[in-house]
Amino acid sequence: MNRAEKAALQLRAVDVLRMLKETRTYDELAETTGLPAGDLNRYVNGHVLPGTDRAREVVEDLGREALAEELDARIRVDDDGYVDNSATVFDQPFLDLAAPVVANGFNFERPDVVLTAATDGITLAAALASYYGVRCAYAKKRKETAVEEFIEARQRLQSGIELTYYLPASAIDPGESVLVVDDLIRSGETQELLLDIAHTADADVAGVFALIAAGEDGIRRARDHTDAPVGALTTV
Ligand SMILES: O=P(O)(O)OC[C@H]1O[C@H](OP(=O)(O)OP(=O)(O)O)[C@H](O)[C@@H]1O
Ligand SMILES: Nc1ncnc2[nH]cnc12
Repeated sequence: MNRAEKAALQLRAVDVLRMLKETRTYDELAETTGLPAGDLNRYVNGHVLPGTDRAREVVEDLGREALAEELDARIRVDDDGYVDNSATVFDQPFLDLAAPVVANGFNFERPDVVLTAATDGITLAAALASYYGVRCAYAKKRKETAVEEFIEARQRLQSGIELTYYLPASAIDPGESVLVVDDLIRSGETQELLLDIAHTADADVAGVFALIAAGEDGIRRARDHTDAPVGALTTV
């Protein structure tokens, strides 16, 4: 790890600790993290940065668990198992905080493009793209005007309805690496279409990530279609 990467990791750890501190006293934060309350106070106030090992623990392990808890508190599941996650996908600062935890906690290689499907995946994809400093692209269910060339992926859903997603062909170059993300994965049909698009673009897949898995089917289906890491922050 070079100096800049080390500093970035340390600052990310401070961000995670500040997020946790919002709803905790220092004693409670000490209990959650296993770190001394005095050290935590200095980190949160920005007087001292946590060392690399502590920072990694906070970002990768603790951060992931804390974010999953925060996510669970924000989502509502109705009687039919459908998820209302507006409180998450409308909260860009929360997603910005989630991005480094996701990037470090799921072993994704840094991609060239973060790809999602309109609409609800867009804010998460933007947060991750911004974290990596790479492009964000989203496929849509209709062709955008004035774009001449598209990559398209079509599938007949279990319901019998045909679903097509279109991505401007210029969004991904051959040989680039693509991280497929979405707010939610259930059947995995959407992710499969996005993986098809990456395949048609001759791109490599860096991974598949969803904030929420509604059941295990979608994750399994994505794993059947790529050897790259596949994961979700929480399962309902
Ligand atoms: O794993 P699947 O069964 O494919 O379901 C997951 C997809 O469903 C939702 O999008 P939706 O199609 O409702 O479009 P929206 O984002 O515009 O609401 C969600 O944002 C995912 O993209
Ligand atoms: N909000 C949602 N909850 C569960 N499954 C879904 N599939 C598509 N949207 C969904």
